[in-house]
Amino acid sequence: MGAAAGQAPGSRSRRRGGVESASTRSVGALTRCPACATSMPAKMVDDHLGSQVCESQRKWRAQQHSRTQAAAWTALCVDNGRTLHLNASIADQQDEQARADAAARIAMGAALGVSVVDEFVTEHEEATILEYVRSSDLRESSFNGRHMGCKWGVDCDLYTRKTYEATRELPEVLQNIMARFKSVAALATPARTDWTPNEANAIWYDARHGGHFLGAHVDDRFMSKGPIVNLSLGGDCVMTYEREREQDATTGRLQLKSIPPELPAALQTVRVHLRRRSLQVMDKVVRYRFTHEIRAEDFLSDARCSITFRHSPVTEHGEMRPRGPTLY
Ligand SMILES: O=C(O)CCC(=O)C(=O)O
Ligand SMILES: [Fe+2]
Repeated sequence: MGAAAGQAPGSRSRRRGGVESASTRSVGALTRCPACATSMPAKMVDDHLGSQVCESQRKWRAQQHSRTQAAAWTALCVDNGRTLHLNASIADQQDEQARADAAARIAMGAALGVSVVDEFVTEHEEATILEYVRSSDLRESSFNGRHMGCKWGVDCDLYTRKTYEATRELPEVLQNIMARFKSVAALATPARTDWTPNEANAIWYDARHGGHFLGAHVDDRFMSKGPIVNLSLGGDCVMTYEREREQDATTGRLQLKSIPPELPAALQTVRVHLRRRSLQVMDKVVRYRFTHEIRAEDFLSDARCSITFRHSPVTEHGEMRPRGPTLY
């Protein structure tokens, strides 16, 4: 017979008619296994740790946790769990319920790898960077959409798959901002200690009159390591993430790329409001399983400028970065 609903496999009820049995009372102090959290007499823990029972209990609890989390996060989405809107900052919310909702969205964003820090730069810094970009050699670009652009730092050649030392150093005005990145929680995790941005590109969108936009794309998974960081200046917009599809190895059918089990399985679209002066970190699931784009109708002002920071290790002599998708 299987375990009762909500009861871990292999666990037996220790209660008979609501009264603790004599055998339970005599086994000594109970403790929780540090690996699987099952309650047991302290003297049994050493034998139990690492056993198959411990392993299956741990898996079972992780599965239960993922299911509960996915259900809670599905409730935050619209369109039957397919679309998530991320834009709420906790401080803006009027009541307790709205604050709890905003906190849950931020937690879901973090699990997806999206986090946004509003007012990351001051109005004065925004004006200084905009002035610097305006006076730089902005050129028309049709790479990933239609807009104007320029770049600094190491030189990634996406065609030869090589990254060369910088010929045009990152300007001081951007280095001052980069010095503050370690204050951002998503960039200060142990997994990110070796993330050191050495490349930045500016994109200038003349959205209303120039018909500019950012086409759906994924930043190269081999040329740049770890997160992609975007600073928004001069105007607000909404960025759209769309889950990528891949061919199933056996059926040949196109299916949604896998995402961790605690995220809603149906999730396809994530829309993120990027306010001017905010800093967005794009990492983990959205970085490797979703494309990102800014549709022409999603610019909320005439113009917007973004600065995107990446860490792109310089390739050794003769080395080439591979092409194609990779796992994270
Ligand atoms: O404009 C933005 O915020 C994003 C730019 C971007 O995705 C890129 O440069 O790869
Ligand atoms: Fe990008």
